[in-house]
Amino acid sequence: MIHVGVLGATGAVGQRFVQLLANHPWFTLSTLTASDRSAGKTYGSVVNWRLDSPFPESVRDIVVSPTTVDAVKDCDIVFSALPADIATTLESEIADAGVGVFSNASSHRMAADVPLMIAEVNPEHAALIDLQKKNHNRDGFIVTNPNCSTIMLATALAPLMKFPFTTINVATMQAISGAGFEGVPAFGIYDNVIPYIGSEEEKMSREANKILGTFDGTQITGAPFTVSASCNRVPVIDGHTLNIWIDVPATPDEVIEAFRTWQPPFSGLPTQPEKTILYLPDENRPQPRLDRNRGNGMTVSVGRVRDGIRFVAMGHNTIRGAAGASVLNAELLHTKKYF
Ligand SMILES: NC(=O)C1=CN([C@@H]2O[C@H](COP(=O)(O)OP(=O)(O)OC[C@H]3O[C@@H](n4cnc5c(N)ncnc54)[C@H](OP(=O)(O)O)[C@@H]3O)[C@@H](O)[C@H]2O)C=CC1
Ligand SMILES: N[C@@H](CC(=O)OP(=O)(O)O)C(=O)O
Repeated sequence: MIHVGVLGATGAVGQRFVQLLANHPWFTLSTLTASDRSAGKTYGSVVNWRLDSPFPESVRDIVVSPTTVDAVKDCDIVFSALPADIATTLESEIADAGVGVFSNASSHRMAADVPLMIAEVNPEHAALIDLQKKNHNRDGFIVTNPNCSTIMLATALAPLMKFPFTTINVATMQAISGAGFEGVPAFGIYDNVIPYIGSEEEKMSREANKILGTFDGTQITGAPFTVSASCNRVPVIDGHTLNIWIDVPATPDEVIEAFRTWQPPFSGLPTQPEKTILYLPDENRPQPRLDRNRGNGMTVSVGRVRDGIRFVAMGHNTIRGAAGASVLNAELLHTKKYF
């Protein structure tokens, strides 16, 4: 039995983790942590369940632990949905204590010995764990998820890496759940678009370079392209939509064919969708409300491929862009015997 914990289990990403792990075939959800406001009380009594799926009864009576190393030392792995300022020190201490950490926080993403992984796109980066263990003299490890918009971008670019290109322009329309439950007040977003998301544009650029970079077994050389991003918050609950412009020497039909034929290097993991990338031919798709739950929220839908090349990519930000991607990373690393 593999015992897993969720750090920050009451938040937008934490609740997604609980939803995905409550009946997981391999992992047993045994520890839930949150802030001191919630610790010591049952999960059912403190969580304000906001997902559109029934509350999983199996977790109702779990007593929420404080977010400390001690609380998770008996877990085999933990999934972190902590604010980055808390995650920085704590995730390192947990890894030092011998526990594997699968983190959604941005704190360690760009560290040279930390995998920044999208399971289907750059699974080979997992080998950085061996280097990390040696560098830090630790038995545990940290594996990170990219930023939620970056996951959609890098996944959609994976099939196009066979074409030479140097510049990507992208404009995002990001859901309000991306800012966490308390992140965007209704008065700020209703009937509105907010053309700024702090640090998001910088993250999209540097993280995409790392994910799609070349890995020689010990270090990653960033991919040779620049990303110019423009990020916007829109009144959508879940699902980040990206308009992407990429100057590739290919026709729209060749790009569509690349999307249609691209295959991840493995299949059959519990959280893996049948299709990581789904090309939608209708001229008005993908749309967040209609397409975000494809592949149980794990599929990145692409469409509107036009001359330029211009296209649209969209995925569920708290599943494909956060908790689901992290659980899939853990499933893959379990098959590779990292824990
Ligand atoms: N939302 C998204 O789409 C994505 C989010 N992320 C990242 O995931 C992480 C979580 O984000 P999100 O779920 O949106 O955030 P939320 O604000 O919704 O949730 C934060 C969680 O952390 C807990 N927490 C807050 N302060 C502390 C503290 N001082 N000590 C311990 N626990 C604390 C909260 O517990 P309590 O309820 O008790 O306050 C809650 O469980 C962030 O690092 C974010 O950047 C990454 C990709 C996508
Ligand atoms: N900033 C993203 C979500 C997020 O938390 O990203 P990061 O983990 O990179 O801070 C959004 O608002 O949609």
